[in-house]
Amino acid sequence: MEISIVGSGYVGTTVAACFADLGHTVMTIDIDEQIVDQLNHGKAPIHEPELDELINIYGGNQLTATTDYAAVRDTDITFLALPTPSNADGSIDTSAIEASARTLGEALAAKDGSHQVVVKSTVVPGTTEDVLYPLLNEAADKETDQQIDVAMNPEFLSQGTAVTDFQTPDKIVFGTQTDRATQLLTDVFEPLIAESSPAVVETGIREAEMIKYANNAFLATKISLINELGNLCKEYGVDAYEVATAIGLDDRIGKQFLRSGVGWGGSCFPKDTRALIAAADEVNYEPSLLEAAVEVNEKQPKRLLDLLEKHVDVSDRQIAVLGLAFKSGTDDIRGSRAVPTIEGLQERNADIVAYDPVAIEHMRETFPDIDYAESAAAALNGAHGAVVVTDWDEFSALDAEFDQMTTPVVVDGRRVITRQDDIIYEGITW
Ligand SMILES: NC(=O)C1=CN([C@@H]2O[C@H](COP(=O)(O)OP(=O)(O)OC[C@H]3O[C@@H](n4cnc5c(N)ncnc54)[C@H](O)[C@@H]3O)[C@@H](O)[C@H]2O)C=CC1
Ligand SMILES: O=C(O)[C@H]1O[C@H](OP(=O)(O)OP(=O)(O)OC[C@H]2O[C@@H](n3ccc(=O)[nH]c3=O)[C@H](O)[C@@H]2O)[C@H](O)[C@@H](O)[C@@H]1O
Repeated sequence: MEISIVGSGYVGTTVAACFADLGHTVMTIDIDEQIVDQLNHGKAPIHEPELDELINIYGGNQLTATTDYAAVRDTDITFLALPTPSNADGSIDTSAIEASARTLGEALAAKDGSHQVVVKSTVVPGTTEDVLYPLLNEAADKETDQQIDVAMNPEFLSQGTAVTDFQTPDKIVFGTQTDRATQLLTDVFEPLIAESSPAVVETGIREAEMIKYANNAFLATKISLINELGNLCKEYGVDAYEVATAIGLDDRIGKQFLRSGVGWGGSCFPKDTRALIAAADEVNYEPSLLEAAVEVNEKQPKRLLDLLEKHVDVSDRQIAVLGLAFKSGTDDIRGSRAVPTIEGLQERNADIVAYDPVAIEHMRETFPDIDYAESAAAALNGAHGAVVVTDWDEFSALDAEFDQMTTPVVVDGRRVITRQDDIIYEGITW
């Protein structure tokens, strides 16, 4: 099939590469010329395992990129993978996706025949039907028999494992209002469904929009609950990871997302929980549990620093921050727990030396005035304390490097440090 995808960020690029790999011809559209250029030269614009290889194979041939929306006219279906960031009050800022819907509609006005537009961005219930559909339709100004169909197909991939997640999903959700839209989406995903047999959920558009938020809200709340239980475990001298392993054996609880630590970050959990809270406010519902999940999450970095200060006065002392990405496997720092951790250290007047294998350049834009080291060893050298914020595998191999610290105080926010003799070691929940 001929598919177009608007927005070539984490979702758009991954989906484009995977659709090409399924045998489709894919055209991506982005306003960023550098991204377009990179894709056409077979280079992935983001750091994501396995993506480089796919873009290298398909970029510039089966997958092409442009800044010109007119390209959608040569395709059967257009996916919108545009950002939906937070407004100051937590609600979603739909300006990018609205602007895109308008331009897309104008481009489709000159297309002969109907077209399918699928929202992949995370949007609150009602956005696709009540906001985007009217914009598209008005701009396209179509005859009734050449209508634009809208659908919603939320994305559940995680950064760091985006390609594998997309290729082997637990479920695919088709939120549609016509059989024609359901059929077209089925045709797009047919090779993937045949290959990895995910559950296919056929539902309404609002339900699909809500399923995405419910999924993320549930996972974020699950982590906050294990963090709260973990904090309590530590007070009792109990290892929260042993407890988590045991409760995870109960199928009703499940093994995943029980890693307690410094909390959840990323481009979506913080944004989506805030959006759901703001949406609840709109309908005068008080989402107490979601608010508590956010509150627990916000407290974890402070807890990390309190544990550090139990052992070392950080003022004017070198403190190593190990890990800046919001999780391992990505260079994305959006919502990273490293941000409040560094802010807290700055408030305490610490001399910060930060290290991350791939995310330093991004963090430098947020904190240009702290020091960055070229290795974990260099960050630890001479440090009076270290905090571990990201679960990079390479941190678990650290050993003799701790001997170079002035005082070997290590507060582990991710349970990745293995050596615990001759260092003063604190786990955040163990
Ligand atoms: N990052 C993730 O892991 C996941 C994100 N989502 C959702 O998917 C959506 C997209 O997220 P990301 O890919 O992370 O965003 P992103 O910020 O990485 O990429 C968005 C892209 O859209 C482009 N863009 C902005 N305005 C445009 C316009 N008017 N026309 C064409 N291109 C435009 C930007 O240049 C950028 O390349 C969001 O709603 C997000 O919540 C859903 C699941 C996973
Ligand atoms: O909507 C989205 O953008 C995506 O958000 C998350 O994916 P992602 O943010 O990429 O990464 P996760 O693996 O979910 O991790 C999120 C945060 O939770 C933390 N986490 C995760 C798991 C855990 O047990 N403990 C824990 O603290 C991670 O360190 C990270 O900071 C969801 O897992 C995806 O399904 C969803 O598509």
